[in-house]
Amino acid sequence: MGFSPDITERLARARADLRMGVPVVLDGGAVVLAAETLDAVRLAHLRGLGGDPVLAVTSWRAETLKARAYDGDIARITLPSDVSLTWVRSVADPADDLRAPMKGPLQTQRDGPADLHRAAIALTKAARLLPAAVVLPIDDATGFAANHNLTLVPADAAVDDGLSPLNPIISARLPLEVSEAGRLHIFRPDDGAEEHYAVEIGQPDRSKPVLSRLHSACFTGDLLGSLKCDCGPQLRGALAQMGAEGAGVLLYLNQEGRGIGLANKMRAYSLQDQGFDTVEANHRLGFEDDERDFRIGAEILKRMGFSQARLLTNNPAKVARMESCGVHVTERVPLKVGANEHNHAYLATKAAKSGHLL
Ligand SMILES: Nc1nc2c(ncn2[C@@H]2O[C@H](COP(=O)(O)OP(=O)(O)OP(=O)(O)O)[C@@H](O)[C@H]2O)c(=O)[nH]1
Ligand SMILES: [Zn+2]
Repeated sequence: MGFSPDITERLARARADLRMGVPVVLDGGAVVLAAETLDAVRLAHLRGLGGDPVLAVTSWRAETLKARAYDGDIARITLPSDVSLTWVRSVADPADDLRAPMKGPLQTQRDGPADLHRAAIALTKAARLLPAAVVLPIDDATGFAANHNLTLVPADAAVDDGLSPLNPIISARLPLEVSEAGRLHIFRPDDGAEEHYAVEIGQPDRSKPVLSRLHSACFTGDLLGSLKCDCGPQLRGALAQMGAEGAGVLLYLNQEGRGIGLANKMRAYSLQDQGFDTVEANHRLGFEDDERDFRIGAEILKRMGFSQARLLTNNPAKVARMESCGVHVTERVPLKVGANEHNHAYLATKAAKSGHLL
């Protein structure tokens, strides 16, 4: 191999390519373009290649579009022969669903395997783009990638659900308002994805359950003081409790928007302005209601030497995921701060649909 990128590194390249609008090639025999970043020049080129391209979307998006999802979790929508960029965008992006509801009837494919399409959607999600991809089957994937200087990735690696190893990079003293004995640790995954942080307060005893919080990044709540959610007060409340007890670990996981990225979260907010709740908005975009990977939090805690936690959360799913990843949660410590008139419906929806405890 020498200097050549391995599969994990090629996948990281593929995500970056899709974000820029550059196609990628799946070695099972398909060229993939993210619907969100597709441009007119590449769409024209794709049409010139002939063949039978489809727009792959998730079954959530298909449901909103009233398109049949024959492949279970995804649907393969046939591209019209005169397909335009506007058509691709409007099928992939729910922004104008209410203003321009008549997209259909949409034809979906039911014959043949959908593995490559599933891999294409996984790549767009991992790239934090809208989960929709134009997929064109091709015969000679290796030759096609070489001719066009495109990144070639194995389709099965794109859907592989393994957790990338997280490497501790550096930690340094960080005196905080809540405690002068603060320390910030940086963890970097092998797969080129986002780094995650651990804020250690005091010197927690590794042989006892540590007061901890798995906090998912929320730029709007944590930094801007948004009233649409309760993240900012939860972040500060958790740190304050750790400061008061003199010990704790807050994991700051860069899984913005429950794992869909900030741009998609803002798309969800725009849909919420149209009357959809937080769960419905995710679904209309084509996402699950929660796309986070809590194994990351468990892994970091274990790497830091902890096997038991007192977890600050109102979300029983977090407790269950920690347990299944080998961190014993001896106590769930409620974190009820930050309710206001703007986030009342948001918190009620999380309780009614996502199992949060009020
Ligand atoms: N997709 C989406 N994400 C949101 C929305 N509002 C907040 N978020 C994100 O939701 C996440 C909130 O994470 P947490 O507070 O750690 O988790 P939680 O599931 O609410 O559980 P708790 O531990 O009880 O707070 C953050 O990543 C926010 O960016 C929304 O309306 N849509
Ligand atoms: Zn928030």
